[in-house]
Amino acid sequence: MSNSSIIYWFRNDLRIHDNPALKKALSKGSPVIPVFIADDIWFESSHQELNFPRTGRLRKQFLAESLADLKKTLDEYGSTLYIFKGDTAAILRKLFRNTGSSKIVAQREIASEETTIESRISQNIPLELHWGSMLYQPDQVDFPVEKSPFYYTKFKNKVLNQPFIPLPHDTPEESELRRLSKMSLPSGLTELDLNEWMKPDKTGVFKGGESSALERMREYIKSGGAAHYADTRNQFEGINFSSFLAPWLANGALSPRLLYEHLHKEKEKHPEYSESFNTLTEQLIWRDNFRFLFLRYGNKFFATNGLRKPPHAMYNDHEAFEMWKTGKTGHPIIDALMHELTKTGFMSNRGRMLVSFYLAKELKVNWQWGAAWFESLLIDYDVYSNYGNWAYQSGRGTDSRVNRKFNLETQTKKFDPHGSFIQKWK
Ligand SMILES: Cc1cc2nc3c(=O)[nH]c(=O)nc-3n(C[C@H](O)[C@H](O)[C@H](O)COP(=O)(O)OP(=O)(O)OC[C@H]3O[C@@H](n4cnc5c(N)ncnc54)[C@H](O)[C@@H]3O)c2cc1C
Repeated sequence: MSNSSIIYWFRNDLRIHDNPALKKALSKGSPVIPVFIADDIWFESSHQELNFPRTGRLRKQFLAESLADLKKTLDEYGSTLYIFKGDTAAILRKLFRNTGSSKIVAQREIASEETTIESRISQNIPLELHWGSMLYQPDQVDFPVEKSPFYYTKFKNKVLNQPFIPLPHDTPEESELRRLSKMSLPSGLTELDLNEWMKPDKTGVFKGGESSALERMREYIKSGGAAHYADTRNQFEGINFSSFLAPWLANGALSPRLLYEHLHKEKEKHPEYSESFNTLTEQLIWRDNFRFLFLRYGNKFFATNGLRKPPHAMYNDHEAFEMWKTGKTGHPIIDALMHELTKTGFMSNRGRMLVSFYLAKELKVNWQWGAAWFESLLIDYDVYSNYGNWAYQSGRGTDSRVNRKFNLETQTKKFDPHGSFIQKWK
């Protein structure tokens, strides 16, 4: 046991429950100082040619709520959450020196921006990283990442055949949480005031934070929503047609393994609804699938051609992009969906499939611009799921039918038969 402290760097793991990296940090017997840093790059302009920020207002607010909730929990344990904005590596270096800490511990990430920051830190500071955002972690499965299947169905079959069930087992004990501690702020560093990001005129429907995540998960299962998921998941409207848990899963306020455990238990109680519980679990496997694909293909997900030879050319057509972005295409369903996104920071999965298909395959506009707009607005923005799905829908990812198309009229009749969704968001 050492007396020097450890810095715990919260990233997309804004929770206490089932948090493998936090559990490891706390198990070492040292005082642990919890820190979060909103990196400057998150607030840059999205793309050289696009004039909107990478992190839009609703995303900022959801993040602020998530951090406020975590801070409240940590305060209850006699500690707090130190929240900064700036250059992550530089801030962590300064904190490390000032606190005389022995190491920094954090959750491992995969995309290049995140791993570049990790490399900068680890150049001169011991940085210990642990997997924590997936159901099936790369160090647990019995196949190497480079052999991870390209197509989803093969990946799903492979992970479902693993000789373990991905249950949560990394929640820190009460006594361990008492090791969370405080520090005196070094000069030259200013904490971020979360109130700056909290807007009273919020139109988004979700509140960030672990407490709301757990509440929503229990409520969704209790109300029978999860039991009927297979029948309702393609709808556009309502509060229980899908779980709406993505925003909390994305910033780690909810562990996918905890959700899995709850669904698993419910399935044992109600085997008659197995299809729904299995289908919902499979969505979490999609989520893992994109993370494994990022491990295998890395920056190809950010390249113009994505992972494969593209089915057709695309254009940097500002006018068409603006029409799509602002919901002025003249297609009622596309326009309604885009208005919903701007107002709430959320859109159903079916909706996302339609608008991404329309931008990339009908308007033939640069799919990366669409992904950038989603990045700015979606409160559940997750680099792996966003770029993975955009590549898929634009025929540049892992869809086996790269020329797949949707008929917007048929889709509207099927999923908005009474036109109520279009009416609501027109
Ligand atoms: C173009 C496009 C962009 C997308 N961008 C994102 C994104 O940035 N962040 C994000 O979390 N999801 C993204 N998705 C996936 C999906 O649309 C959302 O996860 C889902 O709509 C969120 O609603 P829910 O929580 O009710 O999902 P549910 O249907 O209840 O599913 C449960 C969970 O499974 C995961 N999931 C579901 N579908 C997918 C999928 N296709 N890919 C990966 N994970 C999935 C999510 O974590 C979700 O919360 C995108 C889909 C498309 C087509």
